[in-house]
Amino acid sequence: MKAVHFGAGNIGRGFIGLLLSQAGYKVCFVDVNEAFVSQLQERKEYPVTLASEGQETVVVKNVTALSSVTHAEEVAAAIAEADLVTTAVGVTILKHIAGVVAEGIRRRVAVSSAPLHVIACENAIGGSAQLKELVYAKLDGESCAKAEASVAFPNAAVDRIVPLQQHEDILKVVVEPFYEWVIDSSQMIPGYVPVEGVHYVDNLEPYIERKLFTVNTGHCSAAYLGYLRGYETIQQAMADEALTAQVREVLEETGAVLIQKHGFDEAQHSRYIDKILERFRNPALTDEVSRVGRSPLRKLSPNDRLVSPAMQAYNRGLGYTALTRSMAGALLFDVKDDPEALELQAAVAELGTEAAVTKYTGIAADHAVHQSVMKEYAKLK
Ligand SMILES: NC(=O)c1ccc[n+]([C@@H]2O[C@H](COP(=O)([O-])OP(=O)(O)OC[C@H]3O[C@@H](n4cnc5c(N)ncnc54)[C@H](O)[C@@H]3O)[C@@H](O)[C@H]2O)c1
Ligand SMILES: O=P(O)(O)OC[C@@H](O)[C@@H](O)[C@H](O)[C@H](O)CO
Repeated sequence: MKAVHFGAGNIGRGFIGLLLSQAGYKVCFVDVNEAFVSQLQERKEYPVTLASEGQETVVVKNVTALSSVTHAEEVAAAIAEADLVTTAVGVTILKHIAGVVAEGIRRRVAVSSAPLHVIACENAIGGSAQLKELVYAKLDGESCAKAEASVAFPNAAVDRIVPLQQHEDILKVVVEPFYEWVIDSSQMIPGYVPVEGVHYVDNLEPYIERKLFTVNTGHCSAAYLGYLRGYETIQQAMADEALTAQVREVLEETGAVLIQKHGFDEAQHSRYIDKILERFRNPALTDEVSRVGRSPLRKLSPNDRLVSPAMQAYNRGLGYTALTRSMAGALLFDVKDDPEALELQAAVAELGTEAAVTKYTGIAADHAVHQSVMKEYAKLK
């Protein structure tokens, strides 16, 4: 079985590539990073170390790589022959890979009706659906019609904390032991071969919302509040009890929405929150606040981890103050080498905070959630 995976970065190597290789796939990574590509081509393997007491290392074998810059032709040919295409490039990068994915699908459906699944493993609601739209916009009508019958884009949720890596071996990746990959089986082509370790569900919404609005909402809250207190890592931030209490408050707000909306058991959800806070604290990881808070405009966008649960809480008559404190924290995330943080700071300076909040969150200035963001911003500033 052959898989083409876009993004040989942290989650690509440390999670998706690892699981697919263990499930018997020959994995071809596609990346813009020439160093990753040449090392993977040459060595055809790389090590993944678990950030746990035993520090167990697994060598991921049977892999290779292509450059999305210089090997576009070969990437399209590989997609035409693959059983699975996955991505972990960042949701805002999907538009840059859509062209080559479309070309691969065009070539494939012209000669074959063998099933292909294309799965975006990004932190976003409906990531694969977004990729499908981008790909279809680049496909001719006849190929689209054929693709409808043999190519599926099931949405997915992926969870494993993989921090920035700094090792002598650039392919080495240290990951937390926990992982969860959930795929919407209702969007898959019947008769698919399950990948070992993947959880297939017929309704993804509760899973993706629970993951994004707990792990990622809590994580970015720790990052933004931690940044304001001068912490460099999530582990440092989580050692601050007052800060951890604020992160827990946020997760109680998102938890109330999730419990009401999806009928989760309250006690079980509370244990889920505890486990996540424990994962953030993992002393065997060093996870930088700058990574976890990265791309604040994406994180402040209407369907993402802060605004969506805050608006859902508002609409259900539930609390959202702690969520708006995290949103205010995002507005103050002034990390110089993060292009989105720079854009946000420039917008705040040029338009004023009130208009910048509306511009990026989509929330009108007279809305109660917007007013709460402004109130929390004044307190944090
Ligand atoms: N790291 C985590 O803990 C984690 C966990 C779950 C989900 N995710 C999600 O996975 C995705 C990737 O995150 P990451 O932490 O691995 O980031 P990363 O920066 O380590 O990896 C992204 C990779 O994509 C590559 N890339 C960029 N543009 C490309 C292009 N046009 N074609 C091919 N490759 C390209 C980059 O060179 C990089 O190697 C994000 O959506 C993130 O939200 C991350
Ligand atoms: O990748 P982002 O920027 O969407 O979010 C940063 C972290 O919260 C994220 O990468 C987590 O480590 C991951 O989602 C855990 O599963």
